[in-house]
Amino acid sequence: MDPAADASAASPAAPHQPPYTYTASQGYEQTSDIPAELRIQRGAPAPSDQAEDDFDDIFDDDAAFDDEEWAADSGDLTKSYNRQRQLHGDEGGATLLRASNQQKPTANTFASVDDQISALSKHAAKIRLDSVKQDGGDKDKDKADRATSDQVLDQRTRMILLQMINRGFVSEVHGAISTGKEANVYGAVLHDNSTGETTHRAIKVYKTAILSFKDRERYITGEYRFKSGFDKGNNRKMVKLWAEKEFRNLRRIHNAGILCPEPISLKLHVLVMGFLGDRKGWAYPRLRDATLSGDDVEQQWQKLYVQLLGLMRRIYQVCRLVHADLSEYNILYNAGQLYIIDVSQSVEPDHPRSLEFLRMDIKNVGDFFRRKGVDTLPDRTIFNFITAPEGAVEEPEMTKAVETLYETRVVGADEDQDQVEVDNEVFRNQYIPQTLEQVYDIEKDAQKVGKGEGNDLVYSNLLADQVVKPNDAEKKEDDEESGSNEEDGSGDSPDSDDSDYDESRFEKGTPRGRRFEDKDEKKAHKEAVKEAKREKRKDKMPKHLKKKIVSSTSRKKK
Ligand SMILES: Nc1ncnc2c1ncn2[C@@H]1O[C@H](COP(=O)(O)OP(=O)(O)OP(=O)(O)O)[C@@H](O)[C@H]1O
Ligand SMILES: [Mg+2]
Repeated sequence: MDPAADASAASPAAPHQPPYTYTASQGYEQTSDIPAELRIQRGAPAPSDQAEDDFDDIFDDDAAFDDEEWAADSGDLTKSYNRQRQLHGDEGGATLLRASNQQKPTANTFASVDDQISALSKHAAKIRLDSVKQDGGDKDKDKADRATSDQVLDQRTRMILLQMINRGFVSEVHGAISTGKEANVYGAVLHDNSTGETTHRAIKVYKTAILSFKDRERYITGEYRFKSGFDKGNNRKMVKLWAEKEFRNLRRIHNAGILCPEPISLKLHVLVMGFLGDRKGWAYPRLRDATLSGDDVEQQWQKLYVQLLGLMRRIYQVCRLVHADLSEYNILYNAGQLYIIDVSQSVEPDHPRSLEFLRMDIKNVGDFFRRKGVDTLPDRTIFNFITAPEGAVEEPEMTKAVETLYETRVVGADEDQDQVEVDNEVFRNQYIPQTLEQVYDIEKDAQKVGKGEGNDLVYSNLLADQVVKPNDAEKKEDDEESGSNEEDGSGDSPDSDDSDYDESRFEKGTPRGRRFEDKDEKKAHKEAVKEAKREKRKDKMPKHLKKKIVSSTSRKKK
């Protein structure tokens, strides 16, 4: 017998003997005391979906996030989501596990779960939440205290963590990096015994007992990836949905080569991901807390701003996502690079409120960088830069495109600055139709576009975008996690022209930029370019309209 057997009674972290003995055709007999934290009431009524000690779905592989099924959001999501629903059963009170476990004899089900729990208990000592990184002087002591007291794990979460250890995604789980309203993020390490190497990982644990997820309904309502709906009354399911959403969004963003945590594994409300931090396990600071040093701090902030605009464009164009909670709190910073995190609420462009969320992201980003003294571009200009289907989606071309926006923009005197503010305000309050159905007077708008006034429409890019891009995106996703998106996007339309969407927007004021010292000459040049484009658009429009109609009908059929 294990000499530590005595200790096991005192500490759940000590190794346990399996508490059951298996007897043929009778199932398992309890042979010793089950540690309290592992106890399941045997013979009790089938556990309710919200019960704390209901572990079955944890061990039910069908209920696990099926990696292949959801891989890179490839193929037909609706089909795969429906398949998941069939697997899980989708009526309100029914539990996932009961739907998928129906043929299994009850005794065996319990026995097997008990058995697995016992097997996992050998890892219990590897969850060491007390090993929270204590402050090295500059960290907030109060925060560390709070982290420790806030990070008590419920039994289900503990069980999932043990399973993550058992499956080799992590070797040890450490203290909280962050404790929040909706989720805690824990540090973890993976030891590679063969190489002796240690890799840091992060585990985000969504809180299942919170109500705030219900407020987040607006992010899923209307998203076609979740069009089968969700059960608001069931916190556990809701939270699982959020974790899945974050996992899939992370995968898209990671596959697009954007710096973000690598999604590694997901089980119910627990997500294992790559760690963004140094080799000692210190997480990178949030952009909000980043301290830049050197003589050119201002320039560095400016560069970060431009970098972020490019990221937003790439996320929109390549990942087909709007972050929807982008701010200095959800971006980490290290060595001149920005890392995008916290993407559970990100939505696809065809979400009914995606452009509203994008506008909010643009405002938050602008507000932050203005506070850092950055000379920001008007919200509307950024919105168009992000949503314009033509133009590069790679660096360094995107940075060049932003530089062009600076060169050709209209600023100068202080009153113009006020004008920018007014325009920002107008833009922020402007109605943005999200679907063609919402464009109630499409004929009038089409005439406008035909007359070359298309850029007056806030959604001008959206229209072109919905016409051209969705097919593109689908193609890419069909190509499967290739991990790269080499197309630079400029090949999309035969007559694409990087400056197509920036020039004609700068009607007022004096352009800055060395290239255009002579104002009159510049003005004449712009007029000529505009005129030429107007002509071009006259021919282009009917084709666009045709495509629009075709694409809107094909989308409806889906
Ligand atoms: N992969 C990671 N590597 C390092 N640190 C991370 C990682 N993911 C998250 N963090 C840290 O945890 C914090 C919270 O993460 P995140 O923003 O994803 O959670 P959240 O949804 O905002 O949680 P809440 O809203 O409850 O605060 C981040 O600000 C960051 O400091
Ligand atoms: Mg966050």
